[in-house]
Amino acid sequence: MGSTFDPLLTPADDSAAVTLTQDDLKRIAAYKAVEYVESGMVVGLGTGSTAKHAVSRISELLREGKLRDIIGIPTSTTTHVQAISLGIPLSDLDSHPVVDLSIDGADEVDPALNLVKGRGGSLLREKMVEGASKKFVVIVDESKLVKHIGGSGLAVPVEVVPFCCNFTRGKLEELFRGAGCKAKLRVKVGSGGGETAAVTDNGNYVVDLYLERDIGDLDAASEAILRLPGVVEHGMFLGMATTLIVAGKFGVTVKDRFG
Ligand SMILES: O=C[C@H](O)[C@H](O)[C@H](O)COP(=O)(O)O
Repeated sequence: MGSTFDPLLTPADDSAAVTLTQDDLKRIAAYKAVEYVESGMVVGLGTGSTAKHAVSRISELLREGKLRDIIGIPTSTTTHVQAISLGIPLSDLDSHPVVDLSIDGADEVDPALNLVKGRGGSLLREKMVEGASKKFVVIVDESKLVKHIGGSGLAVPVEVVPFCCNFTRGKLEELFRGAGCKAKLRVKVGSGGGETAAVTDNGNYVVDLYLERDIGDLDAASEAILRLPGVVEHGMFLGMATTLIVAGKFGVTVKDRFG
């Protein structure tokens, strides 16, 4: 693991170094990740407040002529809209089934580079695009590092079909009863204050698993979730990340899974 601050990536005013915001850290990690992008690559474009900095940076380098012939594969409609507005040429997995490199944020990262993703509801498309990638660079600020999955008090999201979603929610809660699981259907609050189920880009719902204790064997947990009829995908990204870039108050750390 190396740890450095790149002066090009930090705010112009040096005195601001001690007052970096969380968004500054996200941007620093994202810019570092874009250094891995080369002209001619098919690039998976992640979703969220960290990944959006990477998308902006790629468009900046394209405009400046420092990158050429990039094809972006967006992982959500939000990222699709951002990339289109910035003029990044886009395609999809049907036309480009092999992605050279994907860059995306995460909600949690454990020491083995296993991730939780999907707090923004984009887990399914992200898993498809990042699973098709030769390299998957994860970018986070240091607040995302956890000792074990579920360890930050945030949920592990599961995308489910709307049909009898409460039945599926109950089955998921039962599955992890030993870990003190509470499974909740994700809702959004409308302008009038009423709650409706949050709908993903794929027309599905999300059940969030709040865990009191470690769920143990992650591969076994993954298989058990995916065996439940009604489940589409879950937000544990196990063994997928090839590189982790963490920006913190004391610098940028790069960790390669195989390095
Ligand atoms: O569904 C959302 C995605 O998995 C995001 O990549 C993840 O939630 C991290 O988002 P952020 O960078 O905004 O914390």
